[in-house]
Amino acid sequence: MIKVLITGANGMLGIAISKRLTSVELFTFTSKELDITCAHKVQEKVASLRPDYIINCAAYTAVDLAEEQREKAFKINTTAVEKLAQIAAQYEATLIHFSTDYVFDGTSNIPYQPHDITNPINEYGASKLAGEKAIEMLASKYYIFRISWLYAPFGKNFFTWLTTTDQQQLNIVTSQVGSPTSALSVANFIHHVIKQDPLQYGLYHYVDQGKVSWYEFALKINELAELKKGIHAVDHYPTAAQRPAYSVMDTSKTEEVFKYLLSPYQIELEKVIEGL
Ligand SMILES: NC(=O)C1=CN([C@@H]2O[C@H](COP(=O)(O)OP(=O)(O)OC[C@H]3O[C@@H](n4cnc5c(N)ncnc54)[C@H](OP(=O)(O)O)[C@@H]3O)[C@@H](O)[C@H]2O)C=CC1
Ligand SMILES: Cc1cn([C@H]2C[C@H](O)[C@@H](COP(=O)(O)OP(=O)(O)O[C@H]3O[C@@H](C)C(=O)[C@@H](O)[C@H]3O)O2)c(=O)[nH]c1=O
Repeated sequence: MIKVLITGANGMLGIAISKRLTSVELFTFTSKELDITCAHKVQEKVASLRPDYIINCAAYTAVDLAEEQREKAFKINTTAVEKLAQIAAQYEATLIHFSTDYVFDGTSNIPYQPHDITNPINEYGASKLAGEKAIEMLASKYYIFRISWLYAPFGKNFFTWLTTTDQQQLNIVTSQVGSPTSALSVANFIHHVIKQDPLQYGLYHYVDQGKVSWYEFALKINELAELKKGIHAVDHYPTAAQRPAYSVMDTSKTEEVFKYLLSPYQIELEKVIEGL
């Protein structure tokens, strides 16, 4: 049976993937059980369990806080990932890692390709980009999937915030456009990757299909979840970190290589709401 080790198993994506993977021997570790910044602990686990795949769901994801906690963000998203890549290579495990649309500066107006020039405009994006580069340099068998605007019915994300806040009137930005992506959709895809691994290692984009502003996404959630909130469009919402104005990513390489049809974001959102 295929052996899979998951780090950051208590995060939004960690939970979704751990639940979805079936017919594999699964070893899941929360941040408390395995801190990825402790390289010797990671090495010990990998040496004893000898996983075929290491799925790294551990990350520093607080975009605004990263502006003041730069060092911490880089320690988790870059330095620890660098070690993980070395350990994966040493024990011949395939490393599956996730990156972000925030590696782009958002000045494009057509979907970004995986090979397009990156230029992060916040510290979180910079730390994730440096993590990508470390993997590309050090790992031999790896998949990096850039995903975006991740949400799930659990965890801290835009969807759970909107569906649980007591505020009835919300001002939401129109000035950022991207592709909201369900963590459950990513988990289904990762299951597919592991079951039918094409062995074509590299950098890919995985997002649910479609492009919306946060405002349009909020309207859609409001409608489908029947929240009956007042959602108001604003040009600007003050935040510590700058965010790309446009971060839609092209997924055709992923669909081709993995022979996988990606679905529209509205369909994935409906599934999440039905499951509530
Ligand atoms: N959320 C999003 O919108 C997007 C996320 N991504 C990427 O997807 C991946 C998963 O993100 P997501 O699930 O949303 O993130 P979460 O913040 O929900 O989960 C991250 C997990 O990592 C854990 N963690 C943090 N530091 C360490 C550490 N040193 N050792 C081990 N575990 C640690 C956290 O534990 P604890 O809570 O205890 O700190 C948490 O459980 C990340 O690589 C992220 O960059 C990409 C695009 C969009
Ligand atoms: C709370 C709030 C936020 N906003 C804006 C702020 C921001 O521009 C936008 C989204 O805010 P959030 O903080 O939810 O999302 P953010 O943390 O920017 O989400 C990002 O997380 C990281 C981890 C990623 O990798 C990205 O792909 C992306 O998903 O919504 C409003 O317009 N109105 C509001 O009331």
